[in-house]
Amino acid sequence: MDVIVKPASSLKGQFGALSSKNYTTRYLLAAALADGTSTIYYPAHSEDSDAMRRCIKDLGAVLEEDDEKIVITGFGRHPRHVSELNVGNAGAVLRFLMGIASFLPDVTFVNTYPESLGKRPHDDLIDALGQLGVEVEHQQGRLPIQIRGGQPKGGKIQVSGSVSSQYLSALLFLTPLLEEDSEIEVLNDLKSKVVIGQTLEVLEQAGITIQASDDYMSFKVPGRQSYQAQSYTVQGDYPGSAAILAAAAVTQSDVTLERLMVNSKQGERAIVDVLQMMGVPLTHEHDTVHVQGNGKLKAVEFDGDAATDAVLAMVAAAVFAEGTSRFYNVENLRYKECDRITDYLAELAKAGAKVEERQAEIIVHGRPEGVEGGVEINAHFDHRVIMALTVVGLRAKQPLVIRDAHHVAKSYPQYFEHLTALGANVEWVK
Ligand SMILES: O=C(O)C1=C[C@@H](OP(=O)(O)O)[C@@H](O)[C@H](O)C1
Ligand SMILES: C=C(OP(=O)(O)O)C(=O)O
Repeated sequence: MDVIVKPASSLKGQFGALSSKNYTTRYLLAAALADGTSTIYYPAHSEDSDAMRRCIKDLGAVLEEDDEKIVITGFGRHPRHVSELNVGNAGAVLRFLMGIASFLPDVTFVNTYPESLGKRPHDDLIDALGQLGVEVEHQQGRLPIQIRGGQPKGGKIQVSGSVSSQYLSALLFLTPLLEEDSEIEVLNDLKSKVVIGQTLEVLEQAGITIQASDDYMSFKVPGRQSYQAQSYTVQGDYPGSAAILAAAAVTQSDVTLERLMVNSKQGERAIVDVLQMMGVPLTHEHDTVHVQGNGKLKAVEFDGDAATDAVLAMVAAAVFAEGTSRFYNVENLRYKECDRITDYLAELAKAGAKVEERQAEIIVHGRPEGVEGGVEINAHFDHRVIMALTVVGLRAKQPLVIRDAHHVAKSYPQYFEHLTALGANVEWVK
């Protein structure tokens, strides 16, 4: 399905942010790894969170869900011996479950998105699992991946963090359940470091003890621990909301988003600070962000690694800023649903934006006068490209057609509905 995004004169309205994808996938997994019955209030509903629901069910968790909550009886350290798991296009779900698959004798993660997740590398996690004696067959580090686990014992593990933090998160979920204590050392750099804070927060809530160094480069994990059954409440999602806030920033607007925790551990909460640095009139109080956009923005320089999943939305806002913006330290955007530097900038340029790429940087020469639009955008299977190009379309002179925009459902199925409720003119076409 394609979407036509027409220029918007103004956006106005108020609603609650969608529920966090990253917390939902983590709470679902922590609940599945507990022996008793956990309750998760306000879980996210999206393709990625549904992928985690589906897989933990396949692995033996029992799920009961109503409008408000999901009640999960876990399988503890004894997942059912399945032969196949399908994570859809969800990178985090795949990596976290590759860790848990260490308990299974023989399971294959299938390749259902060869053009997206099928291209993403998992070598560093495969290598770390190998150190635990887990056998992994793979296609040059990519899906399909077959894991022959058994009884990994724990011990010393080294993992590179230079491509993704998800490999480390996978080990942090797995190692507390092993027979022996583990010591995890992160090699090279650790990208998306702030996300590890979310993993540790959830593990602590689940009653797991982990000793982490201040820089998150080394961890001591006692073995033989159990996940406690708990009651969890999912907070609002900053990465998805970043696109709504960027849309409000580039238009005349009066937009209020609730459920965005002021003291959240989500790095993408930096969207609020970055828009403020760009001169966008907004307030953030009592977990509510209120934007009164006037369409005027100034350029910004920002270390994008602090807010990985909001960078594309920030870049979309910078397209209309006065001056040249620079988003640096973002190389790992190349290993996402698409290459979020080369592929994303190609689509922005098509729409009329003036952008340049470096290996680890995005440079935007702002065009406060607006961009031409009037072209077809390739979504590259990437929900965040779709959301960001929509922001650009709202201030283009001619409509943008975003092909295969249904992939927005990976994280934010109601995105276009929410924008329409704010007064945007978007139309689905087959
Ligand atoms: O752990 C997680 O839930 C995620 C970690 C980040 O990935 P990287 O660590 O690969 O940057 C983020 O981009 C992704 O959307 C979700
Ligand atoms: C990159 C993302 O997710 P994942 O890595 O889990 O596929 C994302 O949500 O932007």
